[in-house]
Amino acid sequence: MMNKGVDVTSLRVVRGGRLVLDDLTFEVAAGQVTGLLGPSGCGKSTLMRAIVGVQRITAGTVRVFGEPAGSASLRRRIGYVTQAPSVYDDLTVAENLAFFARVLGVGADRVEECVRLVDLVEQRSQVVGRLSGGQRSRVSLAVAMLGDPALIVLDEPTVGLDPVLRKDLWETFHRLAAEGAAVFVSSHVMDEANRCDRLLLMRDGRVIADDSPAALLERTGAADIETAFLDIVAAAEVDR
Ligand SMILES: Nc1ncnc2c1ncn2[C@@H]1O[C@H](COP(=O)(O)OP(=O)(O)OP(=O)(O)O)[C@@H](O)[C@H]1O
Repeated sequence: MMNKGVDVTSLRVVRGGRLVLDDLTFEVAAGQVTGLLGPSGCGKSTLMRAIVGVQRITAGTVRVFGEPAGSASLRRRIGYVTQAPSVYDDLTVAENLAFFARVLGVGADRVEECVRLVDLVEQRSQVVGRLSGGQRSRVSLAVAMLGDPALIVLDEPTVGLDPVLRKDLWETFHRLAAEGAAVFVSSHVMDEANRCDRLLLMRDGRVIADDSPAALLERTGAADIETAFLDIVAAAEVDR
């Protein structure tokens, strides 16, 4: 049986009077990297907010490891990285991590582990404000990893990164999944789809496909995920 990390049933979210998530039902498994792909504005960030428990939901349920999303008991078990870097520019890499480690009540040894995890050992004493965009993103990722989370939610973590760094980060996500974490990553870059074990394709607040990349390609007969996505969108329009 699939080991469930996240279980979403009939989720609807209205923001500013507009239906942003429309009747979503899916699961995110532990031990896998699940990609959330879809065009800008389709509702990816809103869905991630609902999973980490910071989004008011209109209807349906979101459970994480069997608990309602947002439960206090889940706080330490979830690592969430938003699109905006949430670290202090005037502190060094190590000082940032030490600060958040104190907030979480985790030890100094974990700080060093997380610095190594995101490959910032050489930069550990540099002020974050003087790092590159990609290095700064990795500091946020390291902060999210401090509590050794069982669910890692990453909102477009590879935006603005060069191809080498992107590859490194995806390898990190797979290493974390291999250690048992449920890794949920959003992207609007379709060529990142092949790096996921499973894909949720979203459009206009709906999940239009939920499958492995290989199964999606086989089902549509498309040569790449972008074409498969367009085929699925076209088929959904015909069904309407
Ligand atoms: N605070 C808000 N009030 C009202 N509508 C909002 C609010 N925040 C987002 N929306 C709307 O909800 C929809 C989904 O936004 P969301 O940020 O979830 O999309 P996204 O897929 O993450 O986009 P992107 O890839 O550009 O980050 C958009 O149409 C957006 O305009």
